[in-house]
Amino acid sequence: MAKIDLSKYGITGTTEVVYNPSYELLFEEETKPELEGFEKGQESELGAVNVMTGVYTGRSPKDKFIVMDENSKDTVWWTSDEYKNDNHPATEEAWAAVKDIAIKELSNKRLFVVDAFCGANKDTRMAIRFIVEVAWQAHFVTNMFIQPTEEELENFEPDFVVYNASKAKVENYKELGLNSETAVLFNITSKEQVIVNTWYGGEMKKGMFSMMNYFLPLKGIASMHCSANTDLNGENTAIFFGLSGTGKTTLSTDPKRLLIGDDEHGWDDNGVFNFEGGCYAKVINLDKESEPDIYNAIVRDALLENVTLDENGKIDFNDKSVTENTRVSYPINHIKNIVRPVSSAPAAKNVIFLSADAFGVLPPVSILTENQTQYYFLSGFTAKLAGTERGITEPTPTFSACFGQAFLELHPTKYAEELVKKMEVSGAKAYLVNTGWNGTGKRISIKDTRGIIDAILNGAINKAPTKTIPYFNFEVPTELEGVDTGILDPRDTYADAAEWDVKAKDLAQRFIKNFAKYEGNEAGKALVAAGPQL
Ligand SMILES: Nc1ncnc2c1ncn2[C@@H]1O[C@H](COP(=O)(O)OP(=O)(O)O)[C@@H](O)[C@H]1O
Ligand SMILES: C=C(OP(=O)(O)O)C(=O)O
Ligand SMILES: [Mn+2]
Repeated sequence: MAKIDLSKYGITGTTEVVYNPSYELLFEEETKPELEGFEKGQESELGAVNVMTGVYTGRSPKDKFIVMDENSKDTVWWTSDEYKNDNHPATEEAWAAVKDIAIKELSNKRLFVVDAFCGANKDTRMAIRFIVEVAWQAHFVTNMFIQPTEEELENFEPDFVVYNASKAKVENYKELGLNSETAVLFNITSKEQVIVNTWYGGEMKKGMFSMMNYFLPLKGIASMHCSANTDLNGENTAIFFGLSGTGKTTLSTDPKRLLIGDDEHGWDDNGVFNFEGGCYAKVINLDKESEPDIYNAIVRDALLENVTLDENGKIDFNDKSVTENTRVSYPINHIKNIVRPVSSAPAAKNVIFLSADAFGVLPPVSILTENQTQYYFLSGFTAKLAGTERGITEPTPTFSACFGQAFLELHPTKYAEELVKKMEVSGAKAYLVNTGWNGTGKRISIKDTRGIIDAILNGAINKAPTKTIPYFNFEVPTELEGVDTGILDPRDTYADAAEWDVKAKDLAQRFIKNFAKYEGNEAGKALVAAGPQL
């Protein structure tokens, strides 16, 4: 096992480095009786340990900063008044100060160091070193990232280092130009991330996704906030884009197909590949009958977050008292049907945009033209669901470019360009699937959505009779096997179709207004006709 010298990172006085701990050791460490507060894990009836992540139970995009320096200033897609996003610039002074806080926090301690990969493709993966002081944080990254073999560990040279100082605070954040005592800070030049004052594991997971989103498109590889699966022969690949809570994890976990990954993928000339080694599923209201594969993945080595357990470890998945964003992370091999040994498959034939429409306007499925594909990808309309981001407590309509704006480090059109290039080569078709609400006031059922996905993947949708939905000019099927015919035209789900009309016009207007930011060039202007028309 490699000997880890942390003094080169400025971390001194380390009493012990627990290096790439085994699952047995992680279990022992995170359930030690002397642990207190949010460090303490509790074994649940299903064998998985549950932890509480403290004040932060979701990501904190307002605290995300990137160091603006010579190297990053002209490449990163910075937030601006014209187009606000989550790439807030930090000075090199702020970086030095926050890194110093992290280094002090991590010095003179017994630490966990986890070396792992992000990216299943050996040519483009990032070797990442996570330095943490909390055992379950080491467990989280062990679950979520790709675990190196013994041999790979021998010669492991990190490309990127993550310092997690969740117990520290940035007291002088105002003078450093930061947002709060919490900081999630990236330095693209030195290839480091520092996390201060949030315990939420998603910052490490989505943090490294953001970095892949920076480096890969610059190499001509599509980098995508999507889940992916393929058929049992590993041939008919599908990708499912969607913002948090729209169904990427739920719908890609399909017993009839092989899972590639549930959240972050690249698409290069060889096909689609996972960035991660595990899945991070929402478990609020998790039901064994409707989502058996996710339920069955919750065994020893899986890690539950913010779930309510009684003193005997009995789980109440319906309890939202801590957060709606209750989660479980598990290594991908907890799902039976996965692509092995490497999470990759040939180029996608079907591209599905998942949008959870809280207005009840979008049809449950629309067949998109090529220009509609680009228009709706850049628009990224959906609702943010409660819990994944701080401050979001109810479904909130949003336009999140490329269905993952919070993680884009380059301009959205770069991701659209790379996706379109790959889709053209493979002849892929795109569909917009509403996993949100309709005129009944209820969310479209998982059963109906699964029926729709089946019809897309087996090609039945292309043989179905269709009609066109006004304002949006969406082509929608009028009947599909396994799907309630009464929901396919959203107007039929309203007691009075005129109600849909009012809402549809309002939503169309929002699309038009949002898209104005892309109309500064010819390519953007050319897409306007593919968007809603009033
Ligand atoms: N029609 C539907 N399609 C997909 N998910 C649905 C649907 N209706 C309700 N849900 C719920 O929405 C949530 C989707 O979450 P998840 O699959 O984890 O999304 P993501 O991976 O995109 O963040 C799950 O809790 C699921 O049970
Ligand atoms: C973990 C997250 O993503 P998702 O809900 O897409 O799995 C997140 O956004 O913090
Ligand atoms: Mn997910």
